[in-house]
Amino acid sequence: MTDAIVLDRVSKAYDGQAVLRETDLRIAKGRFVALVGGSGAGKTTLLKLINGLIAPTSGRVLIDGADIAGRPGHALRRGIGYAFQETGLFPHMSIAQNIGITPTLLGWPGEVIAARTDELLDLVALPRDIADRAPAQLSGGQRQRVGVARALAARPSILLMDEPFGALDPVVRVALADDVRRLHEALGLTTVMVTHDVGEALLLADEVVVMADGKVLAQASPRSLLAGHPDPVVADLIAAPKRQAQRLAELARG
Ligand SMILES: Nc1ncnc2c1ncn2[C@@H]1O[C@H](COP(=O)(O)OP(=O)(O)OP(=O)(O)O)[C@@H](O)[C@H]1O
Repeated sequence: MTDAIVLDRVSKAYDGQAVLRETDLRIAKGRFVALVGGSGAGKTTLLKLINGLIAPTSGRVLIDGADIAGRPGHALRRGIGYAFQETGLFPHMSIAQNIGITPTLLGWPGEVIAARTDELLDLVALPRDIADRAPAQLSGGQRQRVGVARALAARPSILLMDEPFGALDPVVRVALADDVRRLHEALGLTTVMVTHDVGEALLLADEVVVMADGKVLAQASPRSLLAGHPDPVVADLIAAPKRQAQRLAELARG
């Protein structure tokens, strides 16, 4: 089967400064992939290369087997939803307008957009009556749900999420993470999620991609990463949540 996303020796430099170095990555259709790594590792850059917001300095990005170079950005992004860090909701637009922004740009009729907005609010477990509110009138967790609804509005097959649960309290965070995983299954998505929380990545994803200094150091299942990894940076990253899980298990046993 064709991979949903392929990076073929992709490099990216800003002003001659390398941010991604000859990166290879393959993500199979239907996978839920978590992307982890320290600050500045190149995670957000990698997401933006996948949906064509930025172009590689060298190398190729393939979506469903086709090189995206030269493809119009808006056509590409129709099939790739993107939920931003800090949600990126427009503060002066209502929740409904925020969710309907891509369908509006695509020229969908008003009544179709309204029906889709209701459907999306149901999907992300938000009450329909918040549609007329402004983003500032919602809680942080609700705003993140709106960000996910907006990313899914035009029925993409790929969902990219950049720290979608950042700055949320742990209870809200776990509930939202579970809902996103459920949506991933129900909609048959290929999902790539950037997170700083390695424990969350291990619990949620089918595969974890570990990045450092513009390189992919590891791409493996949570189980195999927990069993150990030869790269010391990867092993260190996994060690902390693993130790915490062991302590919690000991505590629970009493
Ligand atoms: N538009 C830009 N111009 C110049 N440098 C940039 C630009 N965007 C990103 N960078 C640099 O590229 C490097 C990687 O940034 P990127 O945002 O991809 O990292 P990240 O892994 O997502 O980090 P974080 O976890 O802090 O969000 C950083 O050193 C950053 O300063």
